[in-house]
Amino acid sequence: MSASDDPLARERTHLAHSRAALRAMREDVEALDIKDVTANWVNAVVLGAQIEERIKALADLSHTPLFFGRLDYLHTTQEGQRFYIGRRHVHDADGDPMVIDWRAPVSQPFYRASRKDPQDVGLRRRFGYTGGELTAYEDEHLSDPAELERTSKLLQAEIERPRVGPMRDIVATIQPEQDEIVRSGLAGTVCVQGGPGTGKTAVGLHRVAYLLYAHRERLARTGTLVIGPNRSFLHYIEQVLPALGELEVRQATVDDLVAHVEVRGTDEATTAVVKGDARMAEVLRRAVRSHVTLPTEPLMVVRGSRRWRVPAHELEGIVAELLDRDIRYGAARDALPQRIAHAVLVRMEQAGEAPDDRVQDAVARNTAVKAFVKAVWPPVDPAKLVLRLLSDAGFLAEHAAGVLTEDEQKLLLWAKPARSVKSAKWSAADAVLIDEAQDLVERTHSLGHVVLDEAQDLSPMQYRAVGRRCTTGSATILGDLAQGTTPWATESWAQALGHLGKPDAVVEELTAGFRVPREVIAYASRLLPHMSPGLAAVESVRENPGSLEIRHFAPEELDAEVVAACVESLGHEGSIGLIAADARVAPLAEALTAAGLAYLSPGEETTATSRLTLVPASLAKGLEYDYVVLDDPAAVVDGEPDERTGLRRLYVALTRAVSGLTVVHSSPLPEQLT
Ligand SMILES: Nc1ncnc2c1ncn2[C@@H]1O[C@H](COP(=O)(O)OP(=O)(O)OP(=O)(O)O)[C@@H](O)[C@H]1O
Repeated sequence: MSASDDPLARERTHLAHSRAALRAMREDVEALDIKDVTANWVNAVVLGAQIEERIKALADLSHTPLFFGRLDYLHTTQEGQRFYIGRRHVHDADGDPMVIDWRAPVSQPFYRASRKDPQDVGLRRRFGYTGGELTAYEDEHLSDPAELERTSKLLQAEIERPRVGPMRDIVATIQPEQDEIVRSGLAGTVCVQGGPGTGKTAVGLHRVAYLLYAHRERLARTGTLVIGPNRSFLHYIEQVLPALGELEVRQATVDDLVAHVEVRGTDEATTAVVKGDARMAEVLRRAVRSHVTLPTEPLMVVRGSRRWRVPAHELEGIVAELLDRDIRYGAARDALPQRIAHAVLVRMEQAGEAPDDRVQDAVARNTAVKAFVKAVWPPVDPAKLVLRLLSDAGFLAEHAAGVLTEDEQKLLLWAKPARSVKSAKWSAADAVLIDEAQDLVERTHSLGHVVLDEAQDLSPMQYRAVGRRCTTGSATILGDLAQGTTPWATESWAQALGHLGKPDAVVEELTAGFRVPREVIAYASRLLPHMSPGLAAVESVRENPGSLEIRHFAPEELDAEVVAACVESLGHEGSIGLIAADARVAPLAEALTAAGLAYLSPGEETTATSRLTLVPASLAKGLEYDYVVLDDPAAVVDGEPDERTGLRRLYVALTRAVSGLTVVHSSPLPEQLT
């Protein structure tokens, strides 16, 4: 067969031409001479940096396919008929497209078209790669009634591919129900409920990439943010967006967002629950506003030889009106001098003067006016305010009356009042309170789009902190109610969305599981009725049934047998996670070291030579490993303050495996599992 008859050879030729075109695009940028167009060195530096970015973005990553699919439409449109779909747009010297960005509208049917709704697609072709080499293709003729529906082998192979290294993008295999979420509009907030491994994180990250493509300029101005539960999780996902060509998305934990003070303390669960309760917002609002005192004395402003008197009742009216208005404490404080100056100006006019704006500004800056504002509407330092609430029982009682019970107030008060903001042992929940107070004083900057992952674990006050970072933008909220492991974990998405200030968000559900094999998810799902009744179990789409083994040993044998299970798992391809109750991590670390087994911590990148990670159960959320060895489930449950949280923690640990799970225990298994 000659190259021209062999479809694979033809596709390889197109790949080679596309690579050459991409190289030419890069060379064009590299050859740009900016000397003549930049008037000064600042511009030159800025432009130079932009060019560097562009060159980086045009790099041809040899191990990632330049395109992974092809669509042949039945009809030719202005844009053409045949499209190769890839991670980025590539065009030839004439500007004609060689590869179309997966986010472009013409690419959408690659993900959505079906036999039922072919969307004018005659042929959908998927490509298989080995390294950067195009090695296979698979066709679907969606409009041909004679062709039988088959599950795609390439898709299946991609889903079953062993995991090594950080999280990967899924552009080649986004599923229709996932694509609906990925491509939903910028204006709306979407909340995704989905069991373990249903692709929530993947979908959230691809949605950001999509939105950045569809609304590039707007989001470049307003900014985007991805919020994850902890550093190791953020490390795990940090390369997905850059792989999709998006380098500008900030990633943070909620703690990072509210880092107004250094957090060195922790709270008892009961205290943290009160601090995280939405009623705290009302307590803080009252406390902030309590700084305003209604004036009882007239104000005298001297200008030149004249004195102007504003009577107390008029001043009171001005202050009361500002208090009534829905503006921030600080903004009202900034407005107050001008309001008073206006009252003075009215008097000047009544006396026959003709003062202009400059006079009004001068009056607003008058020493007497300044002194008045300072006395009536003093500046509020958010951290000092929270410090006082947590230290001063009288002050707290004054503002919490009718909002918090006396017992709740007692829980809030520090046993030893702190002396200063610096020396106080702030907890994570305190920092959130300070953030709320900060927002009462000065409006928090709102971003264009925020993705919140593992959202089920946030307290109402944390939801508020996230919500104020997207008041004028939208959000993607991702989570699984069954994986809520904080004492304040949300019971329903309606509640969470209310606290976020996005009550109208659409709640979508994902039920197809891409991570956990059937047998393993069935085992883990035994816990569901005991900890999250009403939630449906995930349906695994993996063909590989996976392996599940439960091994029981005497307590003195446990550590050695866990190590043995790790060694056995290392015999397979891919990553290995040894998950254990936090309290068991130290002894297991010792056992691994004694056995000469090197291991990583969560978030450290697994490589072909370093594939074993020792994971405390508290950090397992959101992560995945090809093979998981789970140490003593009962210890995982016992590590939590109550049984429900313990079972949920165990559920998270049981659902991290992609190919196999080995449970090694000496204590009896929790009865809900048996
Ligand atoms: N359409 C898809 N094609 C291929 N792989 C997919 C697809 N969707 C999800 N995956 C893979 O399934 C795994 C689980 O996805 P992800 O971590 O996004 O799930 P999750 O719902 O966030 O899980 P958890 O609830 O445990 O945090 C990942 O390896 C992801 O790449």
